Amino acid sequence: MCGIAAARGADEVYLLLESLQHRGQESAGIAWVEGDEIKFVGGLGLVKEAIKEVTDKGPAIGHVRYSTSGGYSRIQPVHNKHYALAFNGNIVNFYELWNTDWDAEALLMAIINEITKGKDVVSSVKEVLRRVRGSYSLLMLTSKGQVIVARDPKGFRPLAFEGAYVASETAALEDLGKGWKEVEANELLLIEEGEIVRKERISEYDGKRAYCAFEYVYFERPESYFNGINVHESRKRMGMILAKEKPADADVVIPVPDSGRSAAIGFSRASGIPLDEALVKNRYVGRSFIMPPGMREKIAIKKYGVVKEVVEGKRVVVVDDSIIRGTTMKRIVKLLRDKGAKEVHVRSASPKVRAPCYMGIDFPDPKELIASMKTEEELAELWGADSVGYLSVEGLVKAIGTEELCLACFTGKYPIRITEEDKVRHLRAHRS
Ligand SMILES: O=P(O)(O)OC[C@H]1O[C@H](OP(=O)(O)OP(=O)(O)O)[C@H](O)[C@@H]1O
Ligand SMILES: NC(=O)CC[C@H](N)C(=O)O
Ligand code: SF4
Ligand SMILES: [Mg+2]
Repeated sequence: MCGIAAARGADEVYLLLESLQHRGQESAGIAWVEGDEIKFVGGLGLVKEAIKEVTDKGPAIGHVRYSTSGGYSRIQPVHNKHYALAFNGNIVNFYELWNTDWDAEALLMAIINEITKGKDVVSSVKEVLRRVRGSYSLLMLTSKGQVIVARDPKGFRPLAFEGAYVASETAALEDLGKGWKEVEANELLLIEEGEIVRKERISEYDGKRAYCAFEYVYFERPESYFNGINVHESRKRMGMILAKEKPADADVVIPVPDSGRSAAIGFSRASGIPLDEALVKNRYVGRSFIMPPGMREKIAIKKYGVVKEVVEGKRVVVVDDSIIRGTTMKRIVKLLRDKGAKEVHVRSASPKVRAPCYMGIDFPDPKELIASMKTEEELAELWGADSVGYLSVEGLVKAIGTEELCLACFTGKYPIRITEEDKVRHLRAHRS
């Protein structure tokens, strides 16, 4: 998914990146202006592992990465001496922009190519963004100290700002003691010397937006607002509607921490079944969904412990925000059974994830999506659960409270054109 941030100093970007860590754990980097050059620090791993030392020099932009293109070991901001770019999203036609296997590099190189033809930076950015199919919330820094902020015309990914401070999520700006306003879809801002000096539309398109529904379901921090809607409240509504659509006769509702908590509260409220915490997530493991393959399975084993007293002899409803590959839920049902749960009813507060995402989330291959292959009954059998139930797509839309959503991973209907070549290239670039 990735988190991006801009601030007047690299030290403040560091703080913003720590607040956005949940959006990307593979690598982190910061680029800033020193003299008349761009400087960079970054590495693999979490922010604290990747960036050992940072001063207050700026202006600066930064990035925490969860890759969808270009493999796992790349680091953003991608940069040269005079330009740096940090972006969240995925460009499906990156190969039409530049000869590379990484969409972030394709964007930067195509923009620099326009600049070398004699255009100014803002026009060059706009020119390239108009050719792009995909999603982006991006920041570009120049060695002259300008910061360009842009959010794609459909608004897939979040982005908020106050003055020269920009972050993927509103909660990160609040952590820094800032207020915020969301960057609008199709909006470009130019920041110079800490002030917004230009505000423009990027493309002619000003139609229906396609805000990523999965930002509400899983990605964002509960305190954040996405398109004016609070994430925690939307998840609670998902849980409430789920309780009506897929009720269960049970004694206790158990949340799957962390991101299943809000929906479990909603499920408990709407069903009248008491909520209790039985699953204890190891606070040092991080988010397993955004880890590279291989690590997810290892992590699943040590991710949760169970409070026996809460589940022994009980009929349990276990509520998670989403089930993607099923690694987490398989493990949880086993743990609950081992601790003596009498019945286990699995509920997902989002619909079945069946189709790959080409707009910035790593569900590349339908064969990895467990719901694309199995019915609820087959899943119950596979996991040893008594029942399995998912929220409907209509229920999700109602819970979020807007129709201007991308729902493609649930429905297979994409809000942008995706060609067969895009699909092949995406898969290849992702695994490179
Ligand atoms: O079906 P799977 O492929 O196992 O993926 C789904 C799980 O992964 C996510 O949790 P994660 O641990 O990433 O983060 P969280 O602590 O924010 O819930 C999500 O909330 C589900 O629990
Ligand atoms: N999840 C994202 O936003 C990824 C950004 C970009 N596609 C990359 O892989 O570097
Ligand atoms: S396909 Fe799913 S994850 Fe991707 S942008 Fe659309 S709603 Fe978000
Ligand atoms: Mg989870």
